[in-house]
Amino acid sequence: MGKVKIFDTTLRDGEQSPGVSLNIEEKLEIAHQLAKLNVDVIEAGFPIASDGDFAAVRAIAKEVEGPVITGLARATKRDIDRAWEALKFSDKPRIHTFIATSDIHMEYKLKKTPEEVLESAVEAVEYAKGYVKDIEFSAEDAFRSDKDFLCKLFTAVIEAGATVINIPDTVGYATPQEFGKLIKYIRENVSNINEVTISVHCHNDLGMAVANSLAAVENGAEQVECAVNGIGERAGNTALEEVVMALNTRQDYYDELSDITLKEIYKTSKLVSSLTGMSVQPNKAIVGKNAFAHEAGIHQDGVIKERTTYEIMDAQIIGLSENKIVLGKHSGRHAFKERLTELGYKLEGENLNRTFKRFKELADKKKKITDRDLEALVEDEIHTIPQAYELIAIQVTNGNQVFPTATVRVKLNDDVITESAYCEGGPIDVIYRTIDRITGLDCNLESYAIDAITSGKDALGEVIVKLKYKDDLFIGRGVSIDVIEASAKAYMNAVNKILYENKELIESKGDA
Ligand SMILES: CC(=O)SCCNC(=O)CCNC(=O)[C@H](O)C(C)(C)COP(=O)(O)OP(=O)(O)OC[C@H]1O[C@@H](n2cnc3c(N)ncnc32)[C@H](O)[C@@H]1OP(=O)(O)O
Ligand SMILES: CC(C)C(=O)C(=O)O
Repeated sequence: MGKVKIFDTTLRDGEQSPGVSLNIEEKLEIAHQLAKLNVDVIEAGFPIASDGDFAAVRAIAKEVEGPVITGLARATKRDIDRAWEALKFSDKPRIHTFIATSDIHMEYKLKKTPEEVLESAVEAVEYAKGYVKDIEFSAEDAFRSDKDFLCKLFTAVIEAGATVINIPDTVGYATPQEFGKLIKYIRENVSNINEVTISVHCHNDLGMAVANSLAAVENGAEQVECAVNGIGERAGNTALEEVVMALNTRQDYYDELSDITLKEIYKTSKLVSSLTGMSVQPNKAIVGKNAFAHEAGIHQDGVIKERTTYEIMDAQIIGLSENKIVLGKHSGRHAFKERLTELGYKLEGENLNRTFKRFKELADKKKKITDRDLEALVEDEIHTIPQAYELIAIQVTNGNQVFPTATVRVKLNDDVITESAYCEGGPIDVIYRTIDRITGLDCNLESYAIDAITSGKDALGEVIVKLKYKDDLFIGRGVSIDVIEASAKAYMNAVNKILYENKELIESKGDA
């Protein structure tokens, strides 16, 4: 059985998804989870892109052990210097440098001849090699590049010291057969190819990123670049969970496996979705909420008689589990903690007490507490940044003949209690305007999304909002059985993130 290396680019290409912006703490949390998932490589960011990205790559390089840590750099000395400054703290650093090789990119974007591009690629690899042994070189838009130029360039960068050559389908144009053929062609026409790892990086513009990556594996690719939940630029990247589970479920066909710890897949997907604010579509393969659900009677009958009649994978393999202990309003802290541990969460002290209190409140309102309810509560708890404002109470009156009115009471810095009210707008709008009136922040609601996390009339609702403050987007998440409360919590969560990133705002409030 061969081994396919999993190169995770959730924190670099994944973060290039429009509207996604992760802060250092969030990136670190995802990176730690990726290490638990046992990916081979974490692409932690693009250090030259911003001071924040640089700091996140450096923090991950310092803290996260296990996987190789890499960061992206254009084929320039400045980018490579900056990447190395961040990566040098890792015990397994890799510099990932790239340049585009298709005629269209070389002519219009780079304004360079093929000879100049080849020279820049070789110089970049040689320069990066001065810092570290492990160098990945990517030929951006490789699929639309002239095959023979590509082979000539790969031969040259391998001679210059590249250890991994990456073949991207940058714009998601390839079909599986064609992409497989390209990998075979490169294997057969790059004389020194056996000295390096062959990697692929596919985009999903035509919905074929996973199929193309697997076709590449069939033709000799040894590393697949992917992102959790398939997030990334435009229609996204190859979905990590889909490639990994295809290899696992169809070992008989591929004869290749990854080293991924499968039972961490579901949890990683939830974490990424919650921190990026990008919901997973219900019918998404592997991690969508319908992926293991059966609605049709004939299917339900089949599954009850024998699970494998309609399930090709066991949900428990990816970390989705059945309730063994039924948790409800009569459950105690031990059973609660035990169940959380089984689900892979370690909550102690104050965090445990607060979550337990919320669990009891929920159990009073909801008959059956499912694992998904628990996950929602815990995620709400562990992803909270320091709360400058704490929501104490909200009251909204609404009806088809009255103006909605909201009253909101908050506590500032564990101390001052402020209350305000507002009338006019929709029932959610009035809450948000009331909160704005209290905080005095001039921010814009860019998007609002609501979803039921669990099923039934008493389902937990999850609200995700994106607030724009100055030029930055802040994602807030709130969970409650009451969607009005979930909406208020999500907004407050985003406001607290704004204050956390702009500490001077809160200091001036404290002084006042
Ligand atoms: C396919 C991919 O996913 S590649 C990664 C894409 N990711 C990103 O772009 C996210 C991060 N990017 C950024 O923050 C910014 O674009 C930066 C900091 C990298 C550069 O910003 P700016 O200096 O303002 O340049 P801008 O982005 O407008 O243009 C890119 C420049 O890099 C050049 N360039 C692009 N790719 C490369 C490369 N691989 N090697 C060398 N130069 C390159 C372009 O030709 C252009 O040069 P020009 O200014 O001489 O015309
Ligand atoms: C830089 C490379 C790997 C890339 O992201 C792409 O080509 O899509």
